[in-house]
Amino acid sequence: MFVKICGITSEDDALLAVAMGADALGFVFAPSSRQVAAGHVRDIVRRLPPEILTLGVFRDEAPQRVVEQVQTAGLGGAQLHGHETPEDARFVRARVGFLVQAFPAGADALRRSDEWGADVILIDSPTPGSGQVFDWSLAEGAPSGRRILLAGGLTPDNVGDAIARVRPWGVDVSSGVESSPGRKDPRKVRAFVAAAKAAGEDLEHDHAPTGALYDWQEEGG
Ligand SMILES: O=C(O)c1ccccc1N[C@@H]1O[C@H](COP(=O)(O)O)[C@@H](O)[C@H]1O
Repeated sequence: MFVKICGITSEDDALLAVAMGADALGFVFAPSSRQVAAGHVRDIVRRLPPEILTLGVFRDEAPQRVVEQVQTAGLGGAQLHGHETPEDARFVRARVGFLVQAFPAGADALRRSDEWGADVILIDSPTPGSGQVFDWSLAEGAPSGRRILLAGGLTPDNVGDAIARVRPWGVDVSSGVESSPGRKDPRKVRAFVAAAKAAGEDLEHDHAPTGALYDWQEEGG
């Protein structure tokens, strides 16, 4: 189970999340209480192991500006979290090398998400970064055979149920592992990563493969 910890604002929190087993870190460039500047992110990213995927999170930003910010910060890719068109997404993907495209759960566009050409499809609540949980049955609209990242109000207490229900490729969290906006709580980060990884192992031992995770694995992902 791939685990992304989002809304990182400090080197301490970045290193903490990595030490706890996170696979990816997100840095929010969109207006937010967690917003960070490219220069600050660059200083953090330099200290991280190269295998950690680092993503800049944007919302309705001009595609060329997304590319500039990702490159300035030395990030591994972009996460687009607004109303980007497939053309915007493909422009960014071609220039930054890795793209996560977010869709609100239940949105019609989710069924057409292949058009955005993203490496990973993120399913989130309609208000990103709010800690709001959505009805997980709405995630069923996602295309099969794709890497699905699930977000939206996940916490150490509910991430296991969410994984069992949605069967995603990975999970993404911000609010649910914070002590205050923009500050991570070490105990929550540890508990979240452990619960997500344990639930992922349970999925692997489950002999009734039906979800997107299994579709992707069967295709050799
Ligand atoms: O975290 C933010 O402030 C944010 C702002 C704008 C776009 C996306 C943002 N975060 C993304 O929201 C989800 C998780 O939210 P939460 O766990 O419910 O707080 C995740 O995809 C973040 O990358």
